[in-house]
Amino acid sequence: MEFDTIAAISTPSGEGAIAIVRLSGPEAIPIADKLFRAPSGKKLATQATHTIHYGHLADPWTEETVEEVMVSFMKAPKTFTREDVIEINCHGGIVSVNRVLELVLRAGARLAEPGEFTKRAFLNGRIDLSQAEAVMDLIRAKTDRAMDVALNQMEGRLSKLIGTLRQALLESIAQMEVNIDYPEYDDVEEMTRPIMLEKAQWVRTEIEKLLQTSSQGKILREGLSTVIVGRPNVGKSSLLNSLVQENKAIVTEIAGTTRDIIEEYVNVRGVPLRLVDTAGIRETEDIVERIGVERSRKVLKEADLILYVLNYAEPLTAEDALLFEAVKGMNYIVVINKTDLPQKIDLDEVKKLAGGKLLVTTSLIEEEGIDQLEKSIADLFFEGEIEAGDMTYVSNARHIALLHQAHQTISDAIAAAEMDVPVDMIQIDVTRTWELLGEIIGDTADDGLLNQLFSQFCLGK
Ligand SMILES: Nc1nc2c(c(=O)[nH]1)N(C=O)[C@@H](CNc1ccc(C(=O)N[C@@H](CCC(=O)O)C(=O)O)cc1)CN2
Ligand SMILES: Nc1nc2c(ncn2[C@@H]2O[C@H](COP(=O)(O)OP(=O)(O)OP(=O)(O)O)[C@@H](O)[C@H]2O)c(=O)[nH]1
Ligand SMILES: [Mg+2]
Repeated sequence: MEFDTIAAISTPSGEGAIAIVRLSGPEAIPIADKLFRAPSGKKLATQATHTIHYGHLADPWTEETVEEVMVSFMKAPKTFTREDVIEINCHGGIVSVNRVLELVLRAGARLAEPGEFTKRAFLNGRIDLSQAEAVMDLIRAKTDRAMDVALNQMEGRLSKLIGTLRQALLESIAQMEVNIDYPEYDDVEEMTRPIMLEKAQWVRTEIEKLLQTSSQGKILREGLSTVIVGRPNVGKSSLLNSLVQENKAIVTEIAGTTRDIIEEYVNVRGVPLRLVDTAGIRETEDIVERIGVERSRKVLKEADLILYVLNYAEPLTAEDALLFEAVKGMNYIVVINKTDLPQKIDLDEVKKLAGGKLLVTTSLIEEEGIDQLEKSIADLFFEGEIEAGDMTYVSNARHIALLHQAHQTISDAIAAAEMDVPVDMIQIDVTRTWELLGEIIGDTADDGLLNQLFSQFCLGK
């Protein structure tokens, strides 16, 4: 496929040591040669591929020097996009990098759309769609584990597995094809069903195995959304600070200190948490605090896990009972804090209200009980140790939805095969399964989907 030549700034905006303007496409090298002046006078086009060259950029219309640069020169097809690629490394100032971009656009390049370089890598067949999606996950990864999952997917582990499943489906479609073409041979008919059934059942089992990794995969990718709630002054912000091991949230002895949502990413024994501290929930006349309390109630509903903090040194209140109602049916751990102070709370009452949920006692001031809490969180979601890094997880909501659909269609095919339904009817379901799995790797994806996916990328990626 032949495209036009695109350009974009590929480094973050702001001041930095070096910034990169990247070009890709058939005109990348001629455009660079229009602007680039090497001390030797040599043109880039005459250089060996995958080399980097020192020189200056000049405005070709005035011959005025614009920047001092290093230019990487990479000829197709061994490049990120499989097209000719030029990377101009300039000084990392906002003005300098924008001048360089402006110059290459005036010399004939088009400003790239978000994700367009990666899209070309996909359209030119270097990577498939799930690998391209992993590139974005990698950039967005906030924890080591999320990055491992993305890297694994970027290297094509999921793609390979999907490819194997589709191959098995193709073989079974071919077998049915023979059957449809030669209906007069009864022995073919006899062979087809068992062979087809065996392959379809294997595919279904593999899809099930993948789906079993999806809840963990999603957590690893996005972080477990963990919301700390409780009455004012019980120690919610202190708990966030202990878990992230930094004083991120303001802690004072004044009830109603936290007014807004505070979010931090933290790794708890391999479980990535998106930890959210909230305003203490109570009825209040203070307008700002009231908005905070409303926000607390809202994020509470979207949590994967709730850390419900109680004060060991105060009796339970009506507000506590209301909160127990609010978290009913959700995943929560009760944290009873301030055990260094004399007990006023009725622990039996708490146990009754918590109905079998985990109870952990802490004294955040004395740094006690945090280990136990971390262990409880890890146990709750990963039953102890989290799997080794080389496991294939499905973590992307789009992939998970497609796998669910594929599971349905392959189950339909199996049920039909077991019920003596004509072979060409079964074939429809098997073919549909093959298509659905193909959408994961972008083999059967339409333009609308591609545009939507790549537009979520960063500019210059
Ligand atoms: N300067 C720079 N750094 C970068 C990138 C880049 O585009 N430019 N990358 C951008 O994300 C990442 C590196 N990813 C890359 C992935 C594939 C190829 C590539 O050329 N692949 C070819 C040839 C491989 C080979 O030489 O064997 C291929 O797979 O065909 C290049 C970069 C991170 N660092
Ligand atoms: N004695 C004792 N005091 C604690 C403990 N944990 C927190 N505190 C104190 O309790 C007070 C309130 O702590 P915060 O973490 O601000 O409480 P909060 O729940 O975030 O309060 P709001 O933001 O107002 O809802 C502070 O003075 C903390 O130092 C503890 O384990 N023992
Ligand atoms: Mg607070």
